[in-house]
Amino acid sequence: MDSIIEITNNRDSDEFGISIVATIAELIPSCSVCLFQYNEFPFASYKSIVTLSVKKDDEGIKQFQWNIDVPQDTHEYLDKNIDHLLKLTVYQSSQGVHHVFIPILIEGKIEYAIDISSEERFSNKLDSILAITKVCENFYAILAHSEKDSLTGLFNRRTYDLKLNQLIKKQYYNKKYGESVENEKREKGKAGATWLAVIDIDLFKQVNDKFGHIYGDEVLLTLSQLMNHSFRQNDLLFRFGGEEFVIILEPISDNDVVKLLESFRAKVSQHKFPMVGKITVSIGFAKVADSVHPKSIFDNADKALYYAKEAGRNKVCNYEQLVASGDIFEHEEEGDIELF
Ligand SMILES: Nc1nc2c(ncn2[C@@H]2O[C@H](COP(=O)(O)OP(=O)(O)OP(=O)(O)O)[C@@H](O)[C@H]2O)c(=O)[nH]1
Repeated sequence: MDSIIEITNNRDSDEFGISIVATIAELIPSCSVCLFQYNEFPFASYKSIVTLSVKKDDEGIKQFQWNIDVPQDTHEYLDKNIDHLLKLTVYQSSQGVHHVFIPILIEGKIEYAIDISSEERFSNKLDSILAITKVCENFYAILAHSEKDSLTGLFNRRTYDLKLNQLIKKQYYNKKYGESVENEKREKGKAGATWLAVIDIDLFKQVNDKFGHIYGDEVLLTLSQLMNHSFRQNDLLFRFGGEEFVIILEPISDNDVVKLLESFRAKVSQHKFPMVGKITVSIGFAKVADSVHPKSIFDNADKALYYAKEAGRNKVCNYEQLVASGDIFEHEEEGDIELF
C-alpha cells in the first residue's frame, strides 16, 4: 500500500516510471526490470526508459543497480515479436532465463511495456505484479492527459517548464559532481550542445481566415506528425501554444543542428497539407547552457525566431550566431541565476 501511495505521488511520467520499476524489483529476490516506451514512428520500436537490476550480496542484502543495459535476451525477444506483443506474455529465453512481458495500454493503444527477468521462477508474484501494472496503466493515462496537448499529442506548455528544468538540473549536477556528461556522451558517441528551437507557422492567420479553423487544426496536427518523423526519439517535442512549437534537441554539434533544422524547414515547405496546400515555418534556436536562466533560453530562441520572421520567414536562425555577427543584441540576464 505504501508503495502505491508513493508511486502515485509522482506528477511526472519519468519519476513515475522509476517508482514503478523500483516497486516491482522489491517483489522479486533477484531480477532485472526494464521499462520501455513504445514508438510507432518512424517504425515500431521499444525505447528503454528505466532499467534496474537487483541481486543479493553474500550477506543476503539486496543490491540495486540502476541504468543497466537491457538484457540481450530481452532485446532479442522484443525485436522478434514486435508486432505481437499486445498482451501479457510469460516466456523463457534460450539461456533459460524466466521473463514476463507486460504491455501498458492507454486508451487501447500500447504506450509502455515492462519486461521482468530472473534466473528463478517468479510466477507466484504475477498477481502482485499485475496489480501494480494496472495502477501504472491508470496513472499513466491520467499523466498523459495532464502532460500532453490534446490536439497534437505533443508535450504541452506546462510540461515544458518541468522538462527543461530537469534537463538543466541534470547538466548542472553532471558538471559539478564528476560523472562527466562528456564521458557519457563520448560513450554514446554523442557530442555537442543541447539546443532549444522555437518553430512558428508563417502567416497562419491567413490559413484560418481562408480555410477555417478545422483546416487550421489539421495543419497543426500534420505539422506535429512531421516533427515526430523528423526528430530523434530522445528529442522533446512540445506544442507551446497556438501555432508555436518548441523542441529540446539532445546533444548535437553546431553543424548538425543547423542541418537538422534546415532539413525540417525544407520538408515542411515541400509538404502538401490537405486542402491548404503549402505552408512554411520559421525557426529560431539557441543553446541550452546551465549558465543561462531557463526563461532566457526560450527568449533567446524566440529573438532568433523574430529575426527569421523579419528577414522574410521560411528561415532558420541561430541566436548565438546573430549575436556574434552583431545582428541582434545579447539578452540581459535578470539578476542571479537561482535554479534549484
Ligand atoms: N486553427 C487554429 N488556429 C489557432 C490556434 N491557436 C492559435 N491559432 C491562430 O493562429 C494565428 C496566429 O496568427 P498571428 O500570431 O497573427 O501570426 P501569423 O499569421 O502566423 O503570422 P506570422 O507569425 O507573423 O508569420 C491566429 O489567427 C490564431 O487564431 C489553434 O489551436 N487552432
